[in-house]
Amino acid sequence: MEAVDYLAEERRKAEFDVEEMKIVWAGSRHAYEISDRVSRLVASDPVFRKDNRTMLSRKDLFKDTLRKAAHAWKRIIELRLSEEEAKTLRFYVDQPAYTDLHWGMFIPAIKGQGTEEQQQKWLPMAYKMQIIGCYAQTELGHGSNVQGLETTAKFDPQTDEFVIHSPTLTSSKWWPGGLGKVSTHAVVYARLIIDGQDHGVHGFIVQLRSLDDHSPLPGITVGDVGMKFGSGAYNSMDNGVLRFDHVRIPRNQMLMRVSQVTREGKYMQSDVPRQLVYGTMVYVRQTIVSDASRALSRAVCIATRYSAVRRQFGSQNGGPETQVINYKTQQSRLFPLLASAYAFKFVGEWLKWLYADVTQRLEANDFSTLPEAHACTAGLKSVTTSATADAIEECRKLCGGHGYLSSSGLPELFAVYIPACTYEGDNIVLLLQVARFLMKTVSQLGSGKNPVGTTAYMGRVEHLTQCNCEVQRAEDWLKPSVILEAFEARAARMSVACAKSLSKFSNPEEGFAELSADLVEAAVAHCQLIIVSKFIEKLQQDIPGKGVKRQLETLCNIYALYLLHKHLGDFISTGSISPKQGALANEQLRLLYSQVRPSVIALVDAFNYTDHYLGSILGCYDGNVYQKLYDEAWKDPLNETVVPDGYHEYIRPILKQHIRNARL
Ligand SMILES: CCCCCCCCCCCCCCCCC/C=C/C(=O)SCCNC(=O)CCNC(=O)[C@H](O)C(C)(C)COP(=O)(O)OP(=O)(O)OC[C@H]1O[C@@H](n2cnc3c(N)ncnc32)[C@H](O)[C@@H]1OP(=O)(O)O
Ligand SMILES: Cc1cc2nc3c(=O)[nH]c(=O)nc-3n(C[C@H](O)[C@H](O)[C@H](O)COP(=O)(O)OP(=O)(O)OC[C@H]3O[C@@H](n4cnc5c(N)ncnc54)[C@H](O)[C@@H]3O)c2cc1C
Repeated sequence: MEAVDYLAEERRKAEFDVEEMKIVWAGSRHAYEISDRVSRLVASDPVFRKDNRTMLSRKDLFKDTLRKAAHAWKRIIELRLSEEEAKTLRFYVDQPAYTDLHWGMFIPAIKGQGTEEQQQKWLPMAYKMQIIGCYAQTELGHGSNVQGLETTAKFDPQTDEFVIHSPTLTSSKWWPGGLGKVSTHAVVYARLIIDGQDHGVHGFIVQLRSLDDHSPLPGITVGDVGMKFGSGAYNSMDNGVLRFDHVRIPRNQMLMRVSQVTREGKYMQSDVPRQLVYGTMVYVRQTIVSDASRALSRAVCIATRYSAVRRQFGSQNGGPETQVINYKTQQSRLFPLLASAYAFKFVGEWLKWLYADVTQRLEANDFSTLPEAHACTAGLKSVTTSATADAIEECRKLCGGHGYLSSSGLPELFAVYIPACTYEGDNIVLLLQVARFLMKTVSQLGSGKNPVGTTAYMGRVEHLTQCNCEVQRAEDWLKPSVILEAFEARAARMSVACAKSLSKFSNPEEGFAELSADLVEAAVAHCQLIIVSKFIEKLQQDIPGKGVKRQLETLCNIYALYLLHKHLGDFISTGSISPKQGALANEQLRLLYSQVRPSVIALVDAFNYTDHYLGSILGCYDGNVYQKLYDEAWKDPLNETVVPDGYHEYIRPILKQHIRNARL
């Protein structure tokens, strides 16, 4: 059999309706149709070509990005694309650009923190891209600690203006995407100072560059922070540095939904909580969870297809060797990642719902669910991005030597993805926020205030800290109620143990710092419980299509039992399960790998990714890996000449010297 036939053969083995699974993956038939149409549109447009991206110099890459962003905008207008279609187009163009920050942070910041009047003034210009904005919060000296930002905004009552200033080197804005070379405006986070009194960090709309010739306005020093990790990758983005030298802006450019400064210089706070100043980050963290499932599914699609094509060892009587996907070690590394991609997809959908719900409530001045929305977005952003970054690297290793080639698509995917563990909040810092939320929840148990939402299980803490797992045989681990209880018991016991340890400290903040490593683990356990429970909830829905629900049940079980196996120490040390039950879970996991094996190629086909989007020879749909790798090698600039440039200067003299020495 030729390499090109391997995947066709695999596709014949699928035990479910792939077309129906594509709809489940996309979220709805409508979303599927948009995704399918827009992905083809992008793939067939030569401007969106990206196969040469890692070879471009920084300047050429940046210009290519500007060209793509301008072309994308032109197509959005020409084709009158809806917001959903435009976002899908951005996703398939697959090149980070200043537009991400304009649409993804600048506009949401004005929508979330601006008054009606401010929104009416700024949003129409921003929607038409007559101005381009970024989100300038982080500074050279402070990122995680937002309250530690140093940029100042002093109110000048004489002129009714704020004076924006960078008082120190460390107060230079540093990192904002789109700032370096493109943005005309920014939402700048600065300390509000009125009459010498510091009112903390607030957002201000500041114009940075002239709308006529793009030069920086007086008092503004702005540029790019320089090359980042990897070739291609996030270097398409102009992450910037910015300093202010007493730049004046009108008073009405402070975002005033949360608090206001009057003409007389009086500081006033609305009823809305001050944490709404952080609202844009909550919004973006939510989108990052869905992005994790995209990046992960892309890496998994590449590694799965290649693992079915690649053969090593095991030839019998001159027959074909074994497909590496049939090695149990390959399966135990790869199939949990496939299951995780589906798990992150569904928890991302749920988080989108949660975010829409909290937004609606906020509009009606109901702030009750904000702490949970913050904890869920922070925690799930952290857990899904960390897992995805690790998984992309694992997929590279699953592809052996060829995974290290740029043409596998995996090195660039890794390089572009890993900052997600840092931006929008360092993952550990965010897990500590979840831990604070959990400790607060535990401390309120018994006060008559029942925990709700994702912490509702804490309401059964007495049962969960005492219950015994009922598993006696491996197949008992297939019961959703058994899985859920084990995850709830682990999470509840870890949180309660932390709370008990914390209570021994006279100074709670000192205790929190001392126990922070344990607290992070408790937060991870809580977030993993959310992901598992949302997968189980998804399966309670009516899911049409032959065999579709069954495959998803298998994936859900794989995801849960893989986590259980990986964190066996937590489950056993908390007494949530016994060592014997842990061994039975592993036995069941092995059976599940065999069960899903015939369908794995179809399960990655269900992502419906074009070869253009995958950007990987190893992951191409037809599986013609070897011919394509061979052809691609010859396209490398090094192969433009047979004898390399530099031969006469640097190789020949060494060879000659060798010959001379040999003669001596
Ligand atoms: C061509 C067309 C294209 C069209 C389409 C294009 C679409 C594109 C979409 C793309 C999407 C975007 C791409 C994303 C690219 C990424 C770019 C990256 C951007 C950034 O990184 S921006 C900077 C992010 N920075 C951070 O995340 C900083 C992290 N730090 C913090 O968040 C906080 O400082 C903190 C939470 C760690 C601590 O804050 P603080 O000290 O003030 O808080 P306390 O610990 O004291 O807590 C006080 C109470 O406040 C609560 N809290 C904290 N944060 C929040 C929050 N966000 N919401 C609600 N509540 C919050 C705490 O829980 C405390 O509560 P308590 O009850 O008092 O305990
Ligand atoms: C590619 C990229 C794009 C970005 N885009 C933007 C943007 O558009 N706009 C913007 O404003 N910012 C942006 N940022 C900045 C980003 O949000 C910050 O880098 C991020 O929030 C982390 O903050 P930091 O760099 O200060 O890390 P630090 O907080 O300095 O982290 C360093 C280490 O200290 C640890 N640490 C810090 N605090 C604690 C603590 N309390 N307890 C325990 N450990 C701790 C962290 O876990 C980490 O290991 C971007 C960053 C990157 C990499």
